[in-house]
Amino acid sequence: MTEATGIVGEFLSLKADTDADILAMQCGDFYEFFAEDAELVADELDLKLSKKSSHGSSYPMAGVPLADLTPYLKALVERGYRVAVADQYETDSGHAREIVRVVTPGTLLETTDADAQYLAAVVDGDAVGAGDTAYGLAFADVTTGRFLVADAEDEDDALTELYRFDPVEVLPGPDARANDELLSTIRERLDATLTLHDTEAFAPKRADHAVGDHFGRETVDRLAVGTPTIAAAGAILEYVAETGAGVLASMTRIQAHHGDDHVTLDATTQRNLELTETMQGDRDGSLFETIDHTETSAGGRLLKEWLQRPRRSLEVLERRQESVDALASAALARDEIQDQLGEAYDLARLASKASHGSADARDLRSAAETLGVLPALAETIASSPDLTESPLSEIVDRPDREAARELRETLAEAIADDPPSTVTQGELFQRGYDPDLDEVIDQHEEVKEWLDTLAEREKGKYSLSHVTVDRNKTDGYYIQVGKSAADGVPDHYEQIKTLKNSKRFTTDELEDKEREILRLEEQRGELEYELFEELREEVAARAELLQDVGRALATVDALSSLASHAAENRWVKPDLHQGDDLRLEQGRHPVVEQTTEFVPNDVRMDKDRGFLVVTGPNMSGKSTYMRQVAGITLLAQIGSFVPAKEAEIGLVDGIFTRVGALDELAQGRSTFMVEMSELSNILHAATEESLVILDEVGRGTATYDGISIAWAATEYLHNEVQAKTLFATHYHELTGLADSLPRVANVHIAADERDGDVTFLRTVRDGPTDRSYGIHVADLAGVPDPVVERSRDVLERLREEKAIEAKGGGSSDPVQAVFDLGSGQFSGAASPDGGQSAGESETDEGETIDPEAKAVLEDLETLDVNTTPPIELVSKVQTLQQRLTDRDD
Ligand SMILES: Nc1ncnc2c1ncn2[C@@H]1O[C@H](COP(=O)(O)OP(=O)(O)OP(=O)(O)O)[C@@H](O)[C@H]1O
Repeated sequence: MTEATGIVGEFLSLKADTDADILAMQCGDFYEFFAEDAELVADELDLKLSKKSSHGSSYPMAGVPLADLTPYLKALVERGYRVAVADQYETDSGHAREIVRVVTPGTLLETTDADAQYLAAVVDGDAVGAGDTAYGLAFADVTTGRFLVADAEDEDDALTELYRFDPVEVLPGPDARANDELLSTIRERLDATLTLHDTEAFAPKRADHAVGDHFGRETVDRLAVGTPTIAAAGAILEYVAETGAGVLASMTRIQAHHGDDHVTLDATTQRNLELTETMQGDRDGSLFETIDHTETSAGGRLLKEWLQRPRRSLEVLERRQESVDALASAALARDEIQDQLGEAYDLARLASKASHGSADARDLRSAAETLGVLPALAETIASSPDLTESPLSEIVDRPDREAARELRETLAEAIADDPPSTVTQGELFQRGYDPDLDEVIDQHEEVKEWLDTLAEREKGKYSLSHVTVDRNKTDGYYIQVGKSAADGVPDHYEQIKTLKNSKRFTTDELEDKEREILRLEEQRGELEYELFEELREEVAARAELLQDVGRALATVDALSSLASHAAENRWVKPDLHQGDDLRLEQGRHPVVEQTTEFVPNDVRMDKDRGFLVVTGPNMSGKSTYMRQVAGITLLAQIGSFVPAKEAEIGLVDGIFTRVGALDELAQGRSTFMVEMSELSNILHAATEESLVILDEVGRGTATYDGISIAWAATEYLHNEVQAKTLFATHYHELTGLADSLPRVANVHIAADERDGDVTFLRTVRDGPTDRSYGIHVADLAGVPDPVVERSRDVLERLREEKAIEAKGGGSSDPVQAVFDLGSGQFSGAASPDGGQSAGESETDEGETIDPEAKAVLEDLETLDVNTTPPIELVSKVQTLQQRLTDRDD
């Protein structure tokens, strides 16, 4: 193919210069896409594809009108594409074009989603020769100006932070981008766009300069974060600047996020606890959706942030509790506060839009109204006896109230009551804002008035009926006279058009006025735009103030939401402390209680009872019980009330869960492999102060292996880690651990069995159980009757023998050795044909036995069941079994 020239050539050469996925290039009144980009865009956005010829070749082409680019851009970026936008400008010899912006998922400003939209950078310490900080992370939300940095100890820690912030776009640093595992986790589990930004931007010195220049040297030093973290922050600043989002000015503050201040919630746990979405990926049914009654999107974002980053400081939590408590008891004041918040607009987002230059007059009007919500809230709080003594008074006093009042007045006096959404056509300002503008407005209004009353005047003057005065694009201003009256128009009327039922005329005077009004409109539009830009810049310069007020409103909103939920659902204030004790009286699951007649349950854990083995039938509520403990602990650590009659909760430093893998198979890891790596993470990361929830560890493999692993993990958690642990299992053998491990206690979920019918009581009782009623559940689930019946037979036999046995293919006789779990004894295998072969010996009962089996039996005899550790015992038995199996082959 010959090289394209002309417009297509220009497009292709601009495209070659950008690493964006798609280029939108302005051609007059349209943004056009060519070649592959056109096909992709046509496909994604259902645009019509046409052809453009260039140098004998034909190229696919698609386009959107200039004014419509934003929604298309947004749709493409939300699908994960990075789109470069090239604008056209005049040159001496015609037109030229250049890329003015690259819009990416992490730099999209036009979002309508209330969620935070983080752009993240992750830097591997090795890449920047850092000392002890293994990974550095930075997170920026261009839509609100939030900028946070965090050190991470290792890759897992880095992933935990990434998961916490849930970024839409990630910039991996030079080394991190070679770490395939890290990248695939980011891509698949976070569903984030990966952008390989210029490695130079991550260079420590350059990054340090960029961060120091932007936020101030002292601030950066005070952050006390590692070199990789500064490298990540610098790369983000450079990237945001380079993509041309123009929002750097709204990033007024950099904050360090210290993992130590927060409860560790690893990626798996965040998912397992269904904090923001269910395991199936739905928002509905998540903990956040359940407790969120915020009035504003900023309040919703903050509440979500609290859930994803629960706190460890007793002081912080007790302050939040105080506010929630006060708001929960002051129902009327709370209603008033929520009504007032209903009027609030997203101030942090507005600050970014003002910095970017995309805020319109309506935005500024809303900003003024929202600034007015702060004093209104302060007043409500001050006049409520319950609230005035609470930390809420301090929260609304934190922003610079005087500066906020001034800005509000400036805006309220400036912007018209109901301004248009365009900023170039005037009518944005109130009278009295600017004397020059007032003069233009007066003249403009005068001519408008003249035009508005012209029809009436003409009617009276020339006794005409059916006269109207109007304007359109082709005819400009005209006098329209109904056909019947058209013959009676005066001589100076000049006809310009004949319509079916009327005629259109103009006059010299009307033409003069038309010229005048057009001139005045233009003048007014230009002057107002100029004044508006000044005002918008003034607002952008107050970004920090807007963010502060926004934060205060969001905090009151999030606290009121917690209070409403607590009041409406009979939640109580938990008694928080730094000790080990966890006591819940009549605790409930925060989400399940919404949809079910929930049976409350008690929980009691303390120093001497730190490990609960939870047994009970399938479907009885083991998982729910354990999740309830985790959910309640988590809620307590955001300062919320909890679903219980009474609660005493020792603060934890982390919550770790292992509850079953859903979506990892695609990543080439088996269910069991996932189960084990999650277990491994927990055993490494949990501490004495953590809460660990294990649901069915070891289920994904052969029973012996499963029991052995569960057994050993219990011992390790109990003896070494000493974390507060709840472990649900169907391996009833594990209930025996309570006899030898002092802190282990058994609880079970009761079920009632009568005449073959099982009723789930959902009540937790002390002590173990040994029934699973799995067959009952299989029956409920509609497994065919013959299978259910046969399972019952098999179960009966197994119970009689208290043994685990394997069945041979097609034969009903056991072909493998049988290990009696009850007695710890091993009984010999039956041979399918029952025949005796050479070398076999005969037992006392006249059965025959071959030499290898004899040797196995002898070895078995010497095995001391009482002193051999369980894992070793199981492994020895496996070896013996294997020898018997090999002998059969
Ligand atoms: N306390 C309770 N009150 C009312 N309903 C409950 C309660 N606990 C659990 N349930 C309901 O019982 C069902 C089974 O609960 P869950 O999944 O916790 O059982 P499980 O014992 O973990 O089951 P399995 O062993 O089969 O995994 C769920 O639908 C849950 O909503």
